[in-house]
Amino acid sequence: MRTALPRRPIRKIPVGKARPAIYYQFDVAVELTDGSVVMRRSQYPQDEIRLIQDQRNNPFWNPSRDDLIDVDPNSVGNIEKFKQRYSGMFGYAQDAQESSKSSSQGKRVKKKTSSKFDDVNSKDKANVKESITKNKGQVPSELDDFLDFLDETGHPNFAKSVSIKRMSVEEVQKAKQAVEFSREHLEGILRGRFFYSPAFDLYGGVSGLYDYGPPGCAFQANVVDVWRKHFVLEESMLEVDCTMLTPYEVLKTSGHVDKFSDWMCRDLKTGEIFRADHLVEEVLEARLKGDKEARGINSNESNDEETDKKKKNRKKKVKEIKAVKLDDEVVKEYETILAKIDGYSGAELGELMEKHNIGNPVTGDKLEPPMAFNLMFETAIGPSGQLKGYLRPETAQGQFLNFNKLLEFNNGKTPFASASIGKSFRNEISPRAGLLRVREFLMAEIEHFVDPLDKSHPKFDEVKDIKLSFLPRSIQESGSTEPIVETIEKAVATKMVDNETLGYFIGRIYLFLIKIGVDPTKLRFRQHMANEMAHYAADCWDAELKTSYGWIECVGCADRSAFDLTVHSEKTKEKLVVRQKLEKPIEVTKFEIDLTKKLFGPKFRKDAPKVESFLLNLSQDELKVKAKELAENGKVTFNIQDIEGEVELNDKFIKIEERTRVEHVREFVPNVIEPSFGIGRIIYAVFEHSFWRRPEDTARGVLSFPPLVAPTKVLLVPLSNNKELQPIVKQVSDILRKSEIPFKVDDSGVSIGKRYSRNDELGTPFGITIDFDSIKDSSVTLRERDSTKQVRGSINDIIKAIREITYQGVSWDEATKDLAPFVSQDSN
Ligand SMILES: Nc1ncnc2c1ncn2[C@@H]1O[C@H](COP(=O)(O)OP(=O)(O)OP(=O)(O)O)[C@@H](O)[C@H]1O
Repeated sequence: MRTALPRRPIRKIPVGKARPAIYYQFDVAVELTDGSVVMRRSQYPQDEIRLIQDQRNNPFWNPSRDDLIDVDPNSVGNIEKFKQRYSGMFGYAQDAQESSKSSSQGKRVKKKTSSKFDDVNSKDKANVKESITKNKGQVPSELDDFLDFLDETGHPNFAKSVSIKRMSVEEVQKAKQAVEFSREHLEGILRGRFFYSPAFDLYGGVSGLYDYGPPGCAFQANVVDVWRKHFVLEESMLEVDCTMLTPYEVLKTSGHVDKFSDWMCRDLKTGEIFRADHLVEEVLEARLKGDKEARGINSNESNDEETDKKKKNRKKKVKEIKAVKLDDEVVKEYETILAKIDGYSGAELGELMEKHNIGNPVTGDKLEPPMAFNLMFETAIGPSGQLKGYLRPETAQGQFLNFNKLLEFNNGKTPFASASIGKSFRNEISPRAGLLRVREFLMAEIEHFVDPLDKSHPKFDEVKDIKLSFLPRSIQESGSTEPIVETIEKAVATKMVDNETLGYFIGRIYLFLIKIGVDPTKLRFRQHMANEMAHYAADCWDAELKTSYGWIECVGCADRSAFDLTVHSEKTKEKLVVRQKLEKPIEVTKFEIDLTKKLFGPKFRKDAPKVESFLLNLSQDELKVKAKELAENGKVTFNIQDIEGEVELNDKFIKIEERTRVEHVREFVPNVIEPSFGIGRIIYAVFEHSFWRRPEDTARGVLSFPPLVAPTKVLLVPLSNNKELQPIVKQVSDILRKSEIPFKVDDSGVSIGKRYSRNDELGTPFGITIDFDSIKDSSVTLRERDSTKQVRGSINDIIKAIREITYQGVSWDEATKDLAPFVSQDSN
């Protein structure tokens, strides 16, 4: 049998000289063919070896046993498995055929296996890997599979065992930056490990719809849990869960039926549809990139994007980047347009397309001018089909409609906030960029109801010193995207951010995002441009996260003023107001209108309620004008929607007077500050911000999720399948279960290193290794994912450390300071 130990060069020991000392360094668990495990000490850096032949099944060791005579060295199938997988590598095909022939005949394979395989096996695999990396830029996946194969079959995997070293916090930070980010690699892991996958893919899939698998679900549940604690519990918010099916009337009133649209343009020849702002953005970006190429400037694109061009082009509308130099003024103009791209109306986008000759990027044909496409999914509620409805595009409306009940629940006091977590639906024109623009997504929204005359926040001091990157409207309007770094206190004091409550929520959003793993250097707050913001909004800031797709809005934080409550109140004739008892009664002078209602019925018949409602909702300014008109002419006229012709009323029908009254109660429609979170977008950004590859093993990825949100917190790995270890596995599992720490046992039998690296890709922050010493003294080893540091301690101490780090935010160093560093085994 071949052993996998590296051959040491043969050295002649001069006569009379002592043999060199042998330094045993490693404890090795050697699993024999009958499943028993013996511990050996070795110079070889591998913590376990699985033998496929030993004295138990090898005729050379047992010449008297007839039954072993015909033992095939391939008896456990590994050589065959190897040949099937790697027959093309290292010119191995011929041997593979021969071996499969002979093994199928049940004969011992006498022929030595391929010499090329031997060559590789006898070299240090790390060198092989390194030289391939150097020469080709990337480790071919077969080689990596090959190394894994050696690992699986008990052969030492040099590359991993030799080169992965334990790191300090600083070294981890450095290592995370060392290898270029690869979106393709990350997305391969996310789909391969079933974080998420396109929905209905058996039927070819539907773009913009995704299913989350087990780790994705657990991650999302953890993010939502943190969100609830960070916002709902911290601020005593009132959570509601409202229905997703929404009647037409509600969304007509809120403005969504008329205005919730994006601009699309159609190519009449090919039938293709483009989202106008995305098209302008892509075309101008491509032209700027082409300009940089023509000027010989590195376009600052990641290598990954360069190498991934083919794949990217498939998604992008602009298939080809032409190296064409642009005039300097044109470059400036394009940059200004891009900085303002979110603020253009449909007509303006149409003008830009005309002016800059932007058409179908493939054919060059002109497109139809942009037209509004409503993003809501329409449906009919009930069998008659007469009650038109929509799937809600946001959760906010349900919260507004329950305002009176929530206010009562809060004993009539403001400020207070409601919150809601649930699915929203938008029929996006061009869903793209994975989870970033989808058609069904989880939203978490807060509606904070505040007095319009007092938008201070009692907890503002808690966030005022946080420094953030702000990209205010003025900077964008000047065509720049360079943010300013400022404390929240200063941003509010200078009125860059409209008020304290808005500033407070911006700070809380920041703290939440950092807590769940967003990289603070890839986070900025961008203010909406004037025409990007709804007409009623006082101010609006988006938390944008930088991803390989660019800066993406992940949280919107808007001051929606009193708009929503006002329009729903007007429509339903139900007051949605706060009544505040005044400490001192005040005198209020205002115009009041009196209607002689009994005259309205006979005169206006079915239109009478419409006229009455119109008159009762006149503003103070309108009443002032009409009071004057009535006093001068003895009559007034109005134009009322849906009523033909002018409505004329004399002073028998209507009285308008300015009166002064003493009021004991102040009545006001509260303003609303609304932080609105797209959970899927945030999750995807955290995936990107957490992903890195170890410099010594770039074929595998690590997802460095904060333990708090990691899908599974602990991987439990018994050193081998030996039965003696099972009771300890059960004991540790029971304690973890009782402590409500999500864990997974991996007793799959592959090497510990492989089990750990599989779980690095799932973002599992801790590993507990159970070995033969655990049987003796109930101690186990704890491994930290990023640094691969290990400590040893009693089961209870180790679990206590895990609990403290995961749920109480204690650092690794602090939580493990009383545990013994563990150095004698390699975790890989
Ligand atoms: N199609 C979508 N897919 C995933 N998340 C979305 C989508 N649309 C909106 N969101 C999320 O919901 C949050 C609040 O929605 P909002 O209406 O403010 O977005 P929006 O301004 O329409 O977004 P965009 O301009 O990117 O379409 C966004 O910050 C984002 O995180």
